[in-house]
Amino acid sequence: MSVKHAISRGLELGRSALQLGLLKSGGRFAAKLRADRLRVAPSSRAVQPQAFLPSRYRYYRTSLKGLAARLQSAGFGRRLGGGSPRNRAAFWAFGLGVGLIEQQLDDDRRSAATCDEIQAVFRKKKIQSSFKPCTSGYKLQDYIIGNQIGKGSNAAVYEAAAQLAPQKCSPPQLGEEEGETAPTLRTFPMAIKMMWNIGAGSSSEAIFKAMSQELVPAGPLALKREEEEITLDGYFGVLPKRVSAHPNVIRVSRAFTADVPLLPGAQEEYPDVLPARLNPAGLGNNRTLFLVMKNYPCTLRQYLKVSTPGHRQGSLMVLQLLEGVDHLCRQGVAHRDLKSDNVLLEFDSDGCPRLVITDFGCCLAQGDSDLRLPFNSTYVDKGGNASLMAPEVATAVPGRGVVIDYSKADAWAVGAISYEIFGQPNPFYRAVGLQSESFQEKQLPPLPSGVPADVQLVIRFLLRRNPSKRPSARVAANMLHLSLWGRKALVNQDSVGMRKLADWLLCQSAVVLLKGCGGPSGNKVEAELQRSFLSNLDLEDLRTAAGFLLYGRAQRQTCILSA
Ligand SMILES: Nc1ncnc2c1ncn2[C@@H]1O[C@H](COP(=O)(O)OP(=O)(O)OP(=O)(O)O)[C@@H](O)[C@H]1O
Repeated sequence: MSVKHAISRGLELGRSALQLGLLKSGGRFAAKLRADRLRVAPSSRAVQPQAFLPSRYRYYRTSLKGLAARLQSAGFGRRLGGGSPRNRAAFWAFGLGVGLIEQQLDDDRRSAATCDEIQAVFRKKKIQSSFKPCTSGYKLQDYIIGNQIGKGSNAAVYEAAAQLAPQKCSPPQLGEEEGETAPTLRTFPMAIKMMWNIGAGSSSEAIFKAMSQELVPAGPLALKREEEEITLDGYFGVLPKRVSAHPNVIRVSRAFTADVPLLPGAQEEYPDVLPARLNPAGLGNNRTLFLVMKNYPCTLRQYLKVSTPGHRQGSLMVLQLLEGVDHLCRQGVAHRDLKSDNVLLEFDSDGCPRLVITDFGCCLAQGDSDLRLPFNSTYVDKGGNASLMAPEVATAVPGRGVVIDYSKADAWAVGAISYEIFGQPNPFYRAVGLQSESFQEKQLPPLPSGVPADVQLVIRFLLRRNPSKRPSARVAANMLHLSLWGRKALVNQDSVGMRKLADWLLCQSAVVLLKGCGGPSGNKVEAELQRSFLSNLDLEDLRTAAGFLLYGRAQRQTCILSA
């Protein structure tokens, strides 16, 4: 369906739904939609628009009003008004200018209020996962463990299912609406990650402390109450925070410590990390941390080895990574080890890949949510994955007062991974050989010509060396949202008119809400992305995204004309 069609259909549906009173959760929102379209005053229950006016504009407005008043009281107007036609025109133009700015401010205020109301509506809607963890599952004996499904440098991952105790712990099911599920995933819907414990000690406290970053994506019921208390009491201030659920971030449903068992392939594949009890030459501790998650069919890297997504699908995949990164940033977490092996993948009912960021072992998650890390010695860990380290991280030299700002580092890595998504070698891996600390932006290889121009633009911007010229994950995601679904809102604009954008947002919200009423389709990747966008709306971020797009398009136009 074209955007135009979608919008007009959305409006049409919105109108009938409003009449029928179908938009339950959007009661107030519906009134707002109507009020805004008909330009009537919003309901008295609505939050005072003044509260939404950004401080910058409040300042301009006050200054302009003050200036006008001062000019008037000084008799400037009378003198000008009574003077030459040229002066009269100048004064008239000044008044018009103030009027126009007032109108612009009014538009902005209305748009900000619209954003806020839309955000409130979509924030209320909880993420519904089709993965239902069992109600117990805090012991290794609660699980049947199958084959190994993966291995990294810190852990081995096995497929798993709940031991049968149907009334208490029925095996988690994938929702019927999900795409075709492979038989092995039906038998083993869970994955258990067994960390390798060398040197952390064997007490639960010590293990939780040493491997605390792995708990960042753990859900609220992941730890048994006593262990939750250990993590809070024993290491308050040391243990990192936990992030809330998001469709593009892995959810750890259980985390517990247990004695290391002898699992399939252990003696052959990782004998050195086994405890002496299982291998006399092994260096591992007797106990370790286990993390229970949903079992995903493959990693992004595995998927890309066998298929190249189409351009639209590829754009949706990049967008999902940006949404996941933005969610982490907002909660004060930098992943620091983003690569295609650390992204898991499944399919929605349309066959569209859903991406999930996993493996938080290297993340930065400081108690105060600060994404800046003091870098005063070489002992400070900069994070994993040197090839995909953002330039500002890779080039940092330790010293007094040096701080590494990670707030846009993951976004840079998404830019690099995007090449893989569009069927190209990652420019920062050996085959191409660029180094993140020394590359020049003009050395970046071109993306395939079929990749939409706006998407190419986003990737270029993400890979900017200078983080202050690089969009944040949120702004880059907004650029893709605008490009995928809001093209009309930006057409023929040389400046970013908010009214058009606000109208588009209202249409988009109506469409998404109505789609959500339609049942299973609500779990599709596109719908999730749109909900994520609407629940994180911020006027300034949106304006910046539109600005980046328009700037990039203008640059492109200039290049074409001068070629
Ligand atoms: N939930 C899961 N479902 C399916 N496969 C998984 C899951 N979690 C991990 N894997 C597989 O196991 C591999 C290793 O997992 P993971 O990256 O978490 O281990 P790690 O030792 O922490 O890795 P690294 O070497 O990056 O530190 C992954 O690359 C993937 O192939």
